[in-house]
Amino acid sequence: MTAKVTLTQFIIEQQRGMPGASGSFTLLLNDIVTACKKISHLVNQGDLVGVLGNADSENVQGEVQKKLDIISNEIMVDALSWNGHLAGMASEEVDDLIKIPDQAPKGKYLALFDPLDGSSNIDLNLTVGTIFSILRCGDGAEPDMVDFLRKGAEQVCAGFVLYGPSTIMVLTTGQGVNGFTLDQEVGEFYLTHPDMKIPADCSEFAINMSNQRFWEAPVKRYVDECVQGTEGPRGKYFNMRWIASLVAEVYRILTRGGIFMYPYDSKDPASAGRLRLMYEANPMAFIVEQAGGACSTGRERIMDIEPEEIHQRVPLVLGSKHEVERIVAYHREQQS
Ligand SMILES: O=P(O)(O)OC[C@H]1O[C@](O)(COP(=O)(O)O)[C@@H](O)[C@@H]1O
Ligand SMILES: [Mg+2]
Ligand SMILES: [Mg+2]
Repeated sequence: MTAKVTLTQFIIEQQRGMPGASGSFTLLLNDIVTACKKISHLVNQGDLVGVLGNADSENVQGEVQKKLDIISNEIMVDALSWNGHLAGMASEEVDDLIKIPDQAPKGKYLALFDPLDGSSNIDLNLTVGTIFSILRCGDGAEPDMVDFLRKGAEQVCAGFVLYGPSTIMVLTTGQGVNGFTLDQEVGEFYLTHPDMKIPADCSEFAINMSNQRFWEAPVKRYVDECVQGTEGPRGKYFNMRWIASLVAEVYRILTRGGIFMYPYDSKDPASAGRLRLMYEANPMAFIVEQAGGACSTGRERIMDIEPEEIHQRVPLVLGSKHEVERIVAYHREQQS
């Protein structure tokens, strides 16, 4: 029987020998873990503590906020503001950059997060999650927007926590992807999914089919071919899934492969897509690529995008490498 490895032990081991490692990153991650344990408990308590349902407010994305969108955001901000590891934060639920209180010590990292992902599922008792991305920032200086608007390739860490039947954290610091399950009894995350890998090929796609009439031709072609199955040009059966929680879709793909698409569609021509580059696409791209998968807009690698706005949206195609490459090829063919 091998000893169970805790998340903290795992990170300390990974950081050992890292040049310039001061322990600040490990402690920052610990603060994120503490916040997610609190959110996990509240999600689990649900109606018992009155946290379900809509809040009567809208976020900068123009979406009606759920009570738990706001509460999760407050828990993250509170857990990350005082311990001196951050220089600043940005959240999907907050219009402007979030400053570290003047009286709090400042650190050398920036945290960007989607405090509650899959919000439309929260009242349905379906899996939701928290997504986070960590960037490095000059020591102690008050960061401004340019410090946050950095390519996904500059992330030093990305992760998400699933609040489902189990609470699971999936994490990368650029040395592969590992999954940890929360033992609710002792309140500790243990390594349960070491070195997660996405198979290059798959036969399962995920897309919101109700948007089909608004899709561009390359996406229509790809999905049509999957749906035609063994009778079509792909010559094999494809299954379909749509959970409406990005965290759950990515976890499924990390577990058994697959392709997830929230492509550009003309439903709202002014919007480049549904999902947010800084809080959703970039952290998921880092994780998926570290697990051997690929992540694109259909035309461009997500992690190469130069961000222009902190809340910008992008088309998102991620998962099994060969399927993402096929969709990118269909977009290229359409342009030629
Ligand atoms: O409502 P749709 O079109 O099915 O979209 C579902 C997508 O929207 C999201 O819920 C957006 O995230 P938020 O819940 O954080 O706003 C994703 O998790 C999910 O993939
Ligand atoms: Mg989200
Ligand atoms: Mg959200």
